[in-house]
Amino acid sequence: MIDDLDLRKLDEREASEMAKLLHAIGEVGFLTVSNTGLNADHVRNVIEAYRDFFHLPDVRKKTVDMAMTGSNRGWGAPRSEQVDPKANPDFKEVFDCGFELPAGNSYAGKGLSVYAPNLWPNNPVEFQGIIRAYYIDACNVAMRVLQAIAVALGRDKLSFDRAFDTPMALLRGNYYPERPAWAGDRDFGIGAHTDYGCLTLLATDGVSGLEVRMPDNSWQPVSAAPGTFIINFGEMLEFWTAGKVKATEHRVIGGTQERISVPLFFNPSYDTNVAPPSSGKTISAGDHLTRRYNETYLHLQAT
Ligand SMILES: O=C(O)CCC(=O)C(=O)O
Ligand SMILES: [Fe+2]
Repeated sequence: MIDDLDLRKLDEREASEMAKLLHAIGEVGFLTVSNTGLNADHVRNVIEAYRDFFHLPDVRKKTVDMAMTGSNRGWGAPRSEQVDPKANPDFKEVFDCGFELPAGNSYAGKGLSVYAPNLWPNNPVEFQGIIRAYYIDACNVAMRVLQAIAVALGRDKLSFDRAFDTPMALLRGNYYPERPAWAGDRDFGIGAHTDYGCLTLLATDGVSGLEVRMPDNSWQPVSAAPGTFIINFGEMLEFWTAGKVKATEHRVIGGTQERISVPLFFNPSYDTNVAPPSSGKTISAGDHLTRRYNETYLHLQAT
């Protein structure tokens, strides 16, 4: 079962809601959340901005094609990413944007691809403003959820906050066209994978398609209308909590209706050590994320 949580109750640390949170993070690794303060109309507006962009002709999208760059900012064409090495590259398209390093930030000028500058299309004209505003709103919601998780795990409320002062957070629009007629067993909207970072906050247009690997190995559909969010956890948070938070596999096969989803991948600052506490080990968040990007985006793969 995928638990449904109320963020306002989590903010207030209501005991029964915190118990549900602890169950969701440790058993299934997926939950849905409502009452975030981000309302349905706001999220619909964001999704429609992505839809307008994805419906542009390819020649226009190519002006911001990430394949021209050494990073993942801008448009990713169909079959430009392969999240599951056993499957074919995904048939989805994406648009990725990330954290904008303030001038004078200690990571500035180091050429780290996880902090690469964003690539914005000239059209639709409102696109950049809508997406940048949502990036900030979504990061704030993600941080509130992580604070509740810190408390649920018996850590200091702000123990994660310090690691997110220069977040490698990535906001993505996923566009799944209707599943192509040529698609076979090894073709997916997005193949089975676990996310790489800490927490993923996912908005969708309400069309179903996401499936989650349950503890009994079955695939369970999960959906959320705009205004409700799906949350799951990535590899870094699983390391960092010594497995108390599960990074759960998920996929989208794709169906007869086009679908848009908007994940915020909330990743900590580059130099964060996400190894299990007191393990004596070091796992650099920046190294892990860079390696996972290089493995999955075809234009970043070593030739
Ligand atoms: O489209 C979805 O529902 C999931 C997308 C996803 O898993 C991802 O972008 O990592
Ligand atoms: Fe994912």
